[in-house]
Amino acid sequence: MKTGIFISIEGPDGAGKTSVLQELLPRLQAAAKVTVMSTREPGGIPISEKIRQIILDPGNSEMDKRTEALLYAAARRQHLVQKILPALADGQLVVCDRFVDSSLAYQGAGRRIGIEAVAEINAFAIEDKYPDLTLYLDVDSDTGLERIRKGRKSHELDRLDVESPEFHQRVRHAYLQILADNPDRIIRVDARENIADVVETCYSIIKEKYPDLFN
Ligand SMILES: Nc1ncnc2c1ncn2[C@@H]1O[C@H](COP(=O)(O)OP(=O)(O)OP(=O)(O)O)[C@@H](O)[C@H]1O
Ligand SMILES: Cc1cn([C@H]2C[C@H](O)[C@@H](COP(=O)(O)O)O2)c(=O)[nH]c1=O
Repeated sequence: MKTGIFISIEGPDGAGKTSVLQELLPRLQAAAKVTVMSTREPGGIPISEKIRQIILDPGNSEMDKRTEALLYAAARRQHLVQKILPALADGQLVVCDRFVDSSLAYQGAGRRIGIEAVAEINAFAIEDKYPDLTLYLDVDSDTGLERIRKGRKSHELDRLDVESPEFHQRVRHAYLQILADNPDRIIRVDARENIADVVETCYSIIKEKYPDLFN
């Protein structure tokens, strides 16, 4: 059976994950010998996109934090079995905007459920299918939130964007802890650089780690 490569892109809100992926994807598609596809969490497939709408709706202010954690894990489970695993079985390179580390950082630390407890419910969802490589776009939460506020109109802010600065600081610190705990899987990229440089760095890391993928 073919085995593809699974890469996740992580980081606090406003780190630039979506912008970077938009430029990185065509470069990877042009240079790689295999099919390259991108997807995102929460979402990526219709069922999980519906769950995304429920989670991020600013009107759902009464949502319990454990309900939130379970909904992210449920969306992830369906996305994994319906889209990511079949693509990997087909030998593709899958690049995912956020995956399980987001739950560890946001629900584990941001919501203060605890990283271990959130890892446990996600173990049920992902059955140990961690990414092969995670690019962690690191930016301090003030810079990230400032970018979000400049780039989006207030009615476009979701339920997580409008959390307190302290919530976003806990998220960033948790990411740094997860990075320190997983040095073989996660690589830090300085996301304060301009977008073109961040894209270049991400591209070089992937090329260096998987030279056989490229022509
Ligand atoms: N390196 C950068 N320098 C300056 N501005 C940036 C950079 N990267 C992204 N931006 C801007 O910051 C805003 C948020 O970017 P983007 O949506 O890509 O971040 P994100 O990490 O995907 O955020 P979120 O997780 O909240 O969706 C956009 O307006 C984008 O143009
Ligand atoms: C996967 C995942 C995401 N989140 C948060 C992080 C963001 O604030 C939103 C997703 O929006 P984006 O535009 O795709 O960045 O959801 C989370 O809290 N837990 C998760 O597992």
